[in-house]
Amino acid sequence: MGSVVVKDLIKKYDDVVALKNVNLDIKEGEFFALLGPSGCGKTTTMRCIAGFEDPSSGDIFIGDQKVNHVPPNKRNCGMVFQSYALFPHYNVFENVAYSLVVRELYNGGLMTKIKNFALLMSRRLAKPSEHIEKKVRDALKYVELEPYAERAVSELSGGQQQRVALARALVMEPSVLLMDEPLSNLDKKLRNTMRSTIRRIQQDVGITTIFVTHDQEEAMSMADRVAVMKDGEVIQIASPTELYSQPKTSFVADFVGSSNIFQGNVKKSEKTHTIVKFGDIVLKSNFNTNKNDVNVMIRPESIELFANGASTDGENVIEGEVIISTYLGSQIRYDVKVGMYEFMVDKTYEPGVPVLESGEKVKLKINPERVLLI
Ligand SMILES: Nc1ncnc2c1ncn2[C@@H]1O[C@H](COP(=O)(O)OP(=O)(O)OP(=O)(O)O)[C@@H](O)[C@H]1O
Repeated sequence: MGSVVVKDLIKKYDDVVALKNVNLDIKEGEFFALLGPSGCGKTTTMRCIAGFEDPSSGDIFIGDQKVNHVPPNKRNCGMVFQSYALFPHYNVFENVAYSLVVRELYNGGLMTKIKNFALLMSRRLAKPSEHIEKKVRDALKYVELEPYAERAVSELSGGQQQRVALARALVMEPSVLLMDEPLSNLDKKLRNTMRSTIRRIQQDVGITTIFVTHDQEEAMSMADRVAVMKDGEVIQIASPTELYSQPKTSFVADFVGSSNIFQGNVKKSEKTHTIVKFGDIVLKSNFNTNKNDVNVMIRPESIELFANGASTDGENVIEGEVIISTYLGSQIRYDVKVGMYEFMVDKTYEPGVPVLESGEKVKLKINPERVLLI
């Protein structure tokens, strides 16, 4: 059983409260991301689950077992770190086989002969049992490194080294895989490839995976569910789509994708809609609220943009002026000034359609469905 439950977890380091009251309920087979800015407590949460840190209070369950007092090597967690932590003097096969050989020696009662450990290890690694040989070859096949089995790890690229680290964790058949910023040492292109590799392997193996990252794109593209953390607390747990479309706080809205967020006042509140005002701008939202002061959130791609002169009917049409346009490949980001406010607006780039220039007058139209109140 590979479910993980974290209950009322508090972790203090003297005066520093790293985790205030973290609760997680991670299902078996789920790919779960811990996302948040530097220092929010992601690694501490992970280290408590792995058993490298003792909680100040609270409980941790892996499967049905409460593991608070279970040592790390008995928790059946595989770990992959940002630094690959491979053995430089062993080749790819030997790195992946290492822990299996240690376990075999330990179970055979041979680990007591510590004096001969290095010799024993190198012999067993050079001529592993059939059972270990098969497991390692299978793990290398998973990460598509079978042809590299005999290669020195120093002769591998960063992405390949990270795949060795992944194979080394998987070969032990852990019930939970813990990954702490595993892709942050890789360049952007390789990171994207590795994201799909990890996701594919995770789905094939069906292993419960907890993935720590500060990169929202990474979390959103890989995880089934994401916990957004801030200052030692979990702010929201949701699927990537829910997190994006229904952020609970402006922190989440801002951290997960870009958003226009304005402090507004509620002018009228009905069951079906709300009228909000900020500065001279009045907008209709199809959400209701019982508050007087709200944060009005609108995603840049939810705003339609029309050149001045275009006829635009309907609700929520406001006039502004382009401050700057930025070409982003498939999209153009327009910063548009409306009174004292600036709106970010994303428009799909269409070849042949001229990009609007700074100073051009435009109209913005915002569907009330897309005006969130948080
Ligand atoms: N051993 C320690 N002693 C004292 N404070 C610590 C220790 N480990 C972590 N902290 C503090 O706990 C808080 C959470 O740290 P943690 O490493 O979990 O954050 P993080 O979200 O993983 O950050 P990053 O993305 O930078 O790795 C931080 O304020 C950090 O300074």
